[in-house]
Amino acid sequence: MASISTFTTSSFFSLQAISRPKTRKSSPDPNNVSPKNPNVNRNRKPKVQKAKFKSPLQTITPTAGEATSYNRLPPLEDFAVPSLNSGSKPPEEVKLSDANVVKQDSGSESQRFRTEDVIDDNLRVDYGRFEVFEGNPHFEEEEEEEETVNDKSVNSYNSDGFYEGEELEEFADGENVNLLDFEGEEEGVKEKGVPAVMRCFDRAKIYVKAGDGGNGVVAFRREKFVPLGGPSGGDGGKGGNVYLEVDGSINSLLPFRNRVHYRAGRGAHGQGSSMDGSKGEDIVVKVPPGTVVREAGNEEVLLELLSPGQRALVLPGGRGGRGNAAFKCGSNKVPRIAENGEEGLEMWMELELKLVADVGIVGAPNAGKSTLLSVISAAQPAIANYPFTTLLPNLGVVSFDYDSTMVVADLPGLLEGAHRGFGLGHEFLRHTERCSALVHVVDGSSQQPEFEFDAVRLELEMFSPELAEKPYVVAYNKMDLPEAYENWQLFKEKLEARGIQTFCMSAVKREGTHEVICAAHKLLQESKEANKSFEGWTNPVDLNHVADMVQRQRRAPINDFEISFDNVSNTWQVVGAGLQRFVQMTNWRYKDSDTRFQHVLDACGVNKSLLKMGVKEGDTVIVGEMEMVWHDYPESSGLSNVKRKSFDPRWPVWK
Ligand SMILES: Nc1nc2c(ncn2[C@@H]2O[C@H](COP(=O)(O)OP(=O)(O)OP(=O)(O)O)[C@@H](O)[C@H]2O)c(=O)[nH]1
Ligand SMILES: [Mg+2]
Repeated sequence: MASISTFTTSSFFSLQAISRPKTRKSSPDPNNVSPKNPNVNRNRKPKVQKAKFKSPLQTITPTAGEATSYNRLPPLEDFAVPSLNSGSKPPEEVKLSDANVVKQDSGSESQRFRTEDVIDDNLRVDYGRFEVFEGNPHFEEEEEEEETVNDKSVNSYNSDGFYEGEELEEFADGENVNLLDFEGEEEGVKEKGVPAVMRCFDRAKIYVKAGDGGNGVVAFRREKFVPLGGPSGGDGGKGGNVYLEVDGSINSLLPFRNRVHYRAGRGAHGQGSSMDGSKGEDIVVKVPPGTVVREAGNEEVLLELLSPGQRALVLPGGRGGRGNAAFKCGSNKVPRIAENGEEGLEMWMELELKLVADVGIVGAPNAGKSTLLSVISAAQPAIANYPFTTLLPNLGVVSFDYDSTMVVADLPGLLEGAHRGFGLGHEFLRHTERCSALVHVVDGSSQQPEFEFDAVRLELEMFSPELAEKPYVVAYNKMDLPEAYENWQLFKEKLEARGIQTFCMSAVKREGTHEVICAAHKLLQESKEANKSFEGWTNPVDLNHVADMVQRQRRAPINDFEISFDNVSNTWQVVGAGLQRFVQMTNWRYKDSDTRFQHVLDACGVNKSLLKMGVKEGDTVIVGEMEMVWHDYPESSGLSNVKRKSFDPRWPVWK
């Protein structure tokens, strides 16, 4: 076997990248001025975190959208009108202008959307246009635009503990709005989108990153009358955690349109005099109740956050690196070694909001769904005589005898093809998945009410068979109009022949609505009774299981690795989560780090395995992100077989 030599060709990985491989990219502009905002100097000196004196929790409270409305209880006398279902008196025709329906709230979200509708007059008259509009079907993965910063600068939080406006500057222009486009189910069917103004902000993609651990430090105690004071380098602080918390005052994912990146603070570095760094600031991302969380590109659901106050630890912060005081031992009383802090994990997450309503009102556009909601609850949804008045789901609370309530959701109208993305329905059908019962509102004055009902049923079945299995009642609406009144008997007979419970009503005159809603309430009670037996068996949900899983992966044993060989470039690749973490935490500034690294490679069996597989003098060995050269030495020489490559004066190869 031969002797050590230092490899002097260019390496694949620069050592800077090795020590912090995910540092921010520098702008191509020499002055590093942001192209979006010329006043923003991308190389500005970052602020040093003052985490020591701040609360450990950094709370983000995004401004809530107004997509849905929660309301007071309606007066009981609303239901005191004589029932249409019991009486047989033919109704008088009413003018729509006389109708006592709730006008839309001028300041509501719906109103704002309507105002924007008016700009495009065609939308109002021809809803077929929705099918023509084509959204960008491919979600453009945002390349994270990052700036070159040094280790300390990862924290960009101001003294109040809030993140400074960098992200907002980048995303406020709306170009990077991170809403997901839905996918067509069948091959060959083009994915359809709806104009951005009409989208319900019930899907978002966010980036979260736990804080990096602070670095440990090498220091020695120097004090008068204390000769040989010994090592006194403190450990780095732990990085901040990332939490998701349910906030009952938020009702949409709209806030994530303005801010996409959420980073916890990094731990402070250790200092001399055995002073450990402080912990990085945690970050709490607030989400509305009913949020489902997935890892981007993965169908598996990580979390379901349902009730206000629930908090889930998603990414734990990185461990702080140890200072040299921690390495003191009998054989080495003057250790010149300290670790880098462990990098905080990062993740792109997909958030999806599913309303938590008991009953969902579904039906074709313009059937009178919103009118029904406005009558049975104190909700004030937009109502107008054209399709797609409702662009976002509305919630209302219906009270029964002041001791039992149920939440009812009015959803945008469903068109034929909604399950493939036509119209607006597909965007919202998922909201009905959590409902226990459905109310189908059918426009009795339409030409073929039965076909209209069948078309909506078909859409539900195509979207999800489970949805179609939910119990439902049919509410035949607009009985005050003569054409609806005439068709009612026929419609009723046909549906009852199919075993479907059918009611008639005039939502605008508030007649028959009480019966409909009582029937829906009965279905809800029955479904609750049926589910009661299962509830007892469900274990309390562990909301920290994502963090536990992440920690388990991270704490993989160091001797758990795989070796592969590329015979074109004579390169051996040693891959293992434990080894990778070890390489990342090794601080190559210190000579003892090199020795320890070589020792660990020996101890965990990497060298032995390489020899067994036939490694030869001069072969390249890549461990984690570190590139080295193999040298043959006799085992008795005490010399290490692998030598690091380095061309960076800050990270010398120790001889
Ligand atoms: N005559 C009559 N008109 C009604 C009745 N119910 C609703 N309407 C009218 O039908 C039109 C549509 O009502 P909406 O409640 O907005 O219908 P929708 O199903 O919510 O419609 P989208 O939100 O567009 O899907 C409005 O002009 C209502 O005044 C009714 O019982 N009788
Ligand atoms: Mg509506």
